[in-house]
Amino acid sequence: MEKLMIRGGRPLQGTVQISGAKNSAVALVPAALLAESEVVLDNLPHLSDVAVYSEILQELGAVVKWDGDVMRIDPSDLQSRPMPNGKVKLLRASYYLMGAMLGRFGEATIGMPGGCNFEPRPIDQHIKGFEALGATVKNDHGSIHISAKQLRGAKIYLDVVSVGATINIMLAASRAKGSTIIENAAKEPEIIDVATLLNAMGAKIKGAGTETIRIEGVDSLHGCRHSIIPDRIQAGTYMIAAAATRGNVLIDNVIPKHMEAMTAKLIEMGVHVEELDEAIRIIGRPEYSAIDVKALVYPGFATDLQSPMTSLLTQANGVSILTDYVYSNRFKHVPELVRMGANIRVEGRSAIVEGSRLNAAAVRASDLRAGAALVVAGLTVKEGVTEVSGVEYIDRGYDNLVENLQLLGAEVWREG
Ligand SMILES: CC(=O)N[C@H]1[C@@H](OP(=O)(O)OP(=O)(O)OC[C@H]2O[C@@H](n3ccc(=O)[nH]c3=O)[C@H](O)[C@@H]2O)O[C@H](CO)[C@@H](O)[C@@H]1O
Ligand SMILES: C=C(OP(=O)(O)O)C(=O)O
Repeated sequence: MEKLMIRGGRPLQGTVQISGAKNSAVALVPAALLAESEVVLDNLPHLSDVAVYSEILQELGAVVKWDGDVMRIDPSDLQSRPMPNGKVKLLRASYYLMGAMLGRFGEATIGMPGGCNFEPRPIDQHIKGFEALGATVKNDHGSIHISAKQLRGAKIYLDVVSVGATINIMLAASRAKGSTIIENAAKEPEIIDVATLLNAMGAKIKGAGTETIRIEGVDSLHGCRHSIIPDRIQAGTYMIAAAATRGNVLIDNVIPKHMEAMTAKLIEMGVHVEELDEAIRIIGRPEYSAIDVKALVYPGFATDLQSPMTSLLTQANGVSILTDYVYSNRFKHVPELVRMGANIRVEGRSAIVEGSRLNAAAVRASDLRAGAALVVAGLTVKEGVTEVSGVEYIDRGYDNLVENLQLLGAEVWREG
């Protein structure tokens, strides 16, 4: 199995370009299936999740051409086929095929999604939304069959603020008869990105990015061209890595507004942060203060940055507390960081981190952001080589990670 090898201890220096957002891309690609002509997506990241999606779309009869960071999807000859297993198990966001196929064909049969299962991740709010739109949902040995003679607009209150459920309901409701209102909707920038694409395809969606989204169903959707927003989680990870190595890095192609919670926390611990129009410069300092971080839904501090932030806080003086209010047990990186000499204990939904010096070790990423945490930790180690296995998880979310880190002066390579 492939490993990432890291000889740390060098401050990262230079400029890193942030690619398009994974969590937008994995929703925009299936959203394109609702169109009856070609959709062109620009600024698409090179990630294993996107590659798997492209294969799934072709199995369904769409014509997909992927050249550089542009993907052309022509779903004119798309067919409604069951997808009980196989590739849908490889990524979490395959659940968007439910909303997209339901909107396009009035039916979808699909296995439960895979991806990073750091804790049980239910989809009851997605199902509740489809049922509210008039669909019948049956679970047949782990495969979900959803069908509706006619989707009808409805008022849906989400019991839990869910990114996936908000987008899935938008996808299906775009083709329902009448109006849908989603209350207590998630407000992440990726939701606005999906609504922007759907509106360019002819949908009528208002309020994306607020807690109330209104969707007026339309009879058909057409092709268009759309550029994906920058990946705020990737950007945040490089901000953290730059600070952790006491480097000086320009993180380019970001929307600084999306980074506000991250920026505020870095400033609070003593990192020098400069916000530019579409870039952020991070200048590390020799000493950092311990801080408390609460991971929340957007615009709060992103849960996807909680694990790499844990690694950074091992470099601060004193005791920091990170509490994750989105996932109750997203701490699989902690035992691995402890193997590297970190002093961290988990109490309920909090990690309590005491500043300490990390050592090189062989560690395993059990999910995407746990992997990012281990890479950040490895970059801070002053002697020896840190070996990170579970690279397949890291490749789900970081476009060109090794090349980018090498350009910033890190000694990082793949082996095996
Ligand atoms: C592909 C994608 O965009 N993934 C992101 C998306 O995941 P995803 O969309 O799966 O996450 P959600 O926003 O749905 O989950 C938020 C919380 O709600 C709970 N929940 C969710 C749905 C549901 O039907 N029932 C329920 O109880 C989850 O267990 C979790 O505790 O948002 C998460 C939270 O920002 C991020 O960590 C993921 O990177
Ligand atoms: C949890 C994540 O992704 P997914 O929902 O695709 O598993 C993530 O990006 O950190």
